[in-house]
Amino acid sequence: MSQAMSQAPRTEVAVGILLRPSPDDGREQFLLGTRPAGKPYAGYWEFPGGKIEAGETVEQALRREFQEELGITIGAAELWRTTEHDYEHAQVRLHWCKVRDWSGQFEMREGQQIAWQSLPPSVSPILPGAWPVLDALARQAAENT
Ligand SMILES: Nc1nc2c([nH]c(=O)n2[C@H]2C[C@H](O)[C@@H](COP(=O)(O)OP(=O)(O)OP(=O)(O)O)O2)c(=O)[nH]1
Repeated sequence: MSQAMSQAPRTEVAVGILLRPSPDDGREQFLLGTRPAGKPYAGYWEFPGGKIEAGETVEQALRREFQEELGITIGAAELWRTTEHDYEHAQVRLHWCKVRDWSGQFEMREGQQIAWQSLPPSVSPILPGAWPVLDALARQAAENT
């Protein structure tokens, strides 16, 4: 069977768009981090998140991933949209949530770098599966101005 016809289930992923007002001009900023060494696309910038484990909701997975990767405890996570992306290593379905409340201090527990970004992002390269949502954020920002 060709790969395109295979019925392998998609990997479900919870991704967080952590939002804060910029300390400089109040414009909305979002957090990106680098993918740790040893993973596919190591060093690429991505939104924090990871695979949803059996029995978890998107919000539970996100809360666990933020704790594991960044040491912060998130408040409400609002599901914003869902996208799909096909990589050589996996076919993923990404559940994107906006998060505006959290507590705790950032600790880069996987040795990753983090950066608060505004549009267009200044870091690169960015994981291909994150591009559609950056476009969507840019469209939304344009509508709100
Ligand atoms: N976290 C995150 N993952 C993304 C983004 N865009 C995108 O295509 N992905 C993909 C890359 C991976 O195939 C998948 C996330 O899986 P992962 O391997 O990083 O997750 P994980 O931390 O649970 O990994 P693992 O160590 O348990 O295997 O989603 C994004 O912006 N953020």
